[in-house]
Amino acid sequence: MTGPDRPDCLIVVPMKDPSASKTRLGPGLTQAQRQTLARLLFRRTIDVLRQARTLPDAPRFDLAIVTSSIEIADIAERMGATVIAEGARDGLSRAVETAARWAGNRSYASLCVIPADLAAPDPADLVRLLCCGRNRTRAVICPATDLGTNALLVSPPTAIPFLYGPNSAIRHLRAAERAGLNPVLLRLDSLQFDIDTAASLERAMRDVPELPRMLGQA
Ligand SMILES: Nc1nc2c(ncn2[C@@H]2O[C@H](COP(=O)(O)OP(=O)(O)OP(=O)(O)O)[C@@H](O)[C@H]2O)c(=O)[nH]1
Ligand SMILES: O=C(O)[C@H](O)COP(=O)(O)O
Repeated sequence: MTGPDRPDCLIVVPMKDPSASKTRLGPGLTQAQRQTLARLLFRRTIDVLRQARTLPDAPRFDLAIVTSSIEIADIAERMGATVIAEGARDGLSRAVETAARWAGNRSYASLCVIPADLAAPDPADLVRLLCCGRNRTRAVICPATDLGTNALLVSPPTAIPFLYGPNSAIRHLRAAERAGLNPVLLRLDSLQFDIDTAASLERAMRDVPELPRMLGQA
């Protein structure tokens, strides 16, 4: 993680404790199923990021998880990711700010934030995102279908405030424009769909074969 040959980019995955995750999926899933889903999506996100590392043209990157969860920290370390301890549990934007400061203090040139609830992220799309950040822009925002922010690449890591919430893709775009980063809004198919509502879960259950099986609903 340190030294002259260290990668320029840090990819960070923010992750809550499974017991507090996917609360909007309430009625459709039991608490146990919500926790299983959160763990499954988290583990698969790390797997897909590790697969992305092996693709031709993939820029080198380090991988970290920002969390306050002991369980998630343990899983992350077992899967070879660095853990960034989140401060108080005061939301996604504050957690990503903690990760951005951590990256800036270690002289990473860029930070790429990937949420742990994408339905079926494609490693090739992640490489497309990282390569897009090599061009003339210093901020790339991948919007969700509901205009949330499903991936965000920014250089330097602390160049903008993090403004997660409704329509956050537009808010991040405006913040990057104000910071003079020449931002790009990049729609990538596999980064458009996160699982946050019952409707998105229903779509994912149709489109992602292993989900029903893993949730014991096959
Ligand atoms: N470290 C950290 N990660 C967070 C926090 N809030 C959300 N996340 C993560 O950010 C990603 C997207 O968040 P959400 O879409 O709100 O996911 P969620 O919080 O599980 O879903 P809800 O409980 O329905 O809001 C997921 O990987 C979450 O685990 C937080 O306060 N701290
Ligand atoms: O995209 C965002 O700003 C955060 O992920 C919250 O949005 P979501 O709950 O729609 O994922």
